[in-house]
Amino acid sequence: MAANEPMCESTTSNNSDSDVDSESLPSMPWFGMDIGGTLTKLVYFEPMDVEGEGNEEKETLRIIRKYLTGNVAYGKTGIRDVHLEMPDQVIGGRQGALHFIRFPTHEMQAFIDLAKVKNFSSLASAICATGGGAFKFEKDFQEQVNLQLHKYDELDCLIRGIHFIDRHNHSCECYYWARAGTTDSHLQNGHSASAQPSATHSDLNSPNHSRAVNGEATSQSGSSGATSSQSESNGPQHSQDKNAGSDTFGDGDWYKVPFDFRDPYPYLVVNIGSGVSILAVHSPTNYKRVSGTSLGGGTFLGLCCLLTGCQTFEEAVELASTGDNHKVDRLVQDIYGGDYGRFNLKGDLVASSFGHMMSQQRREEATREDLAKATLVTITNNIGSIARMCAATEKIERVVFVGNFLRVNTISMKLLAYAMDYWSQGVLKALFLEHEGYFGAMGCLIEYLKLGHPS
Ligand SMILES: Nc1ncnc2c1ncn2[C@@H]1O[C@H](COP(=O)(O)OP(=O)(O)OP(=O)(O)O)[C@@H](O)[C@H]1O
Ligand SMILES: CC(C)(CO)[C@@H](O)C(=O)NCCC(=O)O
Repeated sequence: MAANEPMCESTTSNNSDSDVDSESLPSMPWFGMDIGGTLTKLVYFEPMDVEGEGNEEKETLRIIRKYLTGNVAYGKTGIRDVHLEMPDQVIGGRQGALHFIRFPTHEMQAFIDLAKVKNFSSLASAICATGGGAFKFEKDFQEQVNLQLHKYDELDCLIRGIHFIDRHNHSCECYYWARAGTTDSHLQNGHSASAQPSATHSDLNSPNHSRAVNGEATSQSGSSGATSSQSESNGPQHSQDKNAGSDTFGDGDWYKVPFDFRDPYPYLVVNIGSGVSILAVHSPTNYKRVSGTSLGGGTFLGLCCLLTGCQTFEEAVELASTGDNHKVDRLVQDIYGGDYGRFNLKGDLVASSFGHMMSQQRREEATREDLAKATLVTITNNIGSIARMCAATEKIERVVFVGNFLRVNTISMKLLAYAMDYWSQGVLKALFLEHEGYFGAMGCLIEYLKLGHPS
């Protein structure tokens, strides 16, 4: 780490959470559950201070603990993201570790069956949940396992979870992507101007006109800019190794730089799940949902499955990592024969996403990889474009991208980083968080503990 880069320290002394009253805690087990449109996320607090209690730990509790922490996979589709585990936490005076688990929401019936088998309702009469599924599945939990769902708002939970995890993560939670050879790598908190991306880059669209964050410029019609590279090697091979220092994207090595998120306000959160919600956050308790789009992670996966026959998100990203979207998208130069000089639209800007696909010959030539890449670039750039407009409207410079769409998806992160920086002339800063899709579940757990004895 360079000398001028920040050390990220957890800011809560002893890593305890002051919001949680240790006098009135609900009984274990402590879960936070975010039942999203595509994925259900579970955060589980494993108590590490039960040794002293010896046999007092209930048998059922022990079984649940052993099952969750002794496995990394559950059934066919449940996964514990071991690389995200947060050890050595103190919450409400209890010492333990936070575990992060996910499974597809369409497997909810299997989860309910498991809760039945593990005799969950003998421990608690309620569990807390957020996300749309907290409402959708409420009756199923009640009727089938006699468990009441305590429901919390997904966006309240998201914000609370972001701040909790950022404060409690011993390593740095927040980071941005920088490219070698730019002055960008030393930026902190987005207050200084950053490097201009190369205007001659052949793979990343980089027209010279700008859309400054606090003042619209130009007649540009809304593209986010980057078209992405054919030569990047930033595919899903980093699934468990998101800290892998540098990989190539276009003409430079990109690497992750820690960002001090202790005083982030105001900032924008772009939560890319099945759909996308965009929030402007002014303080831990003052935020509003400023926009959203239905063209999100679910759209990428759905379209990719349709176009390539792939079966999973991982496969879709893998395909995209070796594809070339220029075989699918129509560029300005395909229409103008070069730049559209009057408005400074460079020739290698995407003029029309999927525009080549009206030609039968082009359709026959496009590979599954090209189609996956074009789908990823289309969805990512559209989200980037909407995020920039929101940032301009809200006069906000820091844009934090979260949600599981970014899982094992460094292509999109770098596209967003590039587009935010370039199109705002270095004013906007794209930030990312290690726990990507788990903030809602984390916030839900904290809300639950704050309530004391809810059941
Ligand atoms: N293993 C996976 N299976 C399915 N989708 C995945 C997977 N990993 C990443 N994704 C991506 O993450 C998206 C879901 O993200 P996330 O879990 O944040 O949202 P969600 O809570 O399910 O959706 P919403 O908030 O809109 O209800 C998917 O649409 C897909 O693009
Ligand atoms: C419906 C939610 C909030 C569920 O998380 C999310 O998928 C979303 O924000 N979708 C986009 C809806 C829209 O603003 O068009």
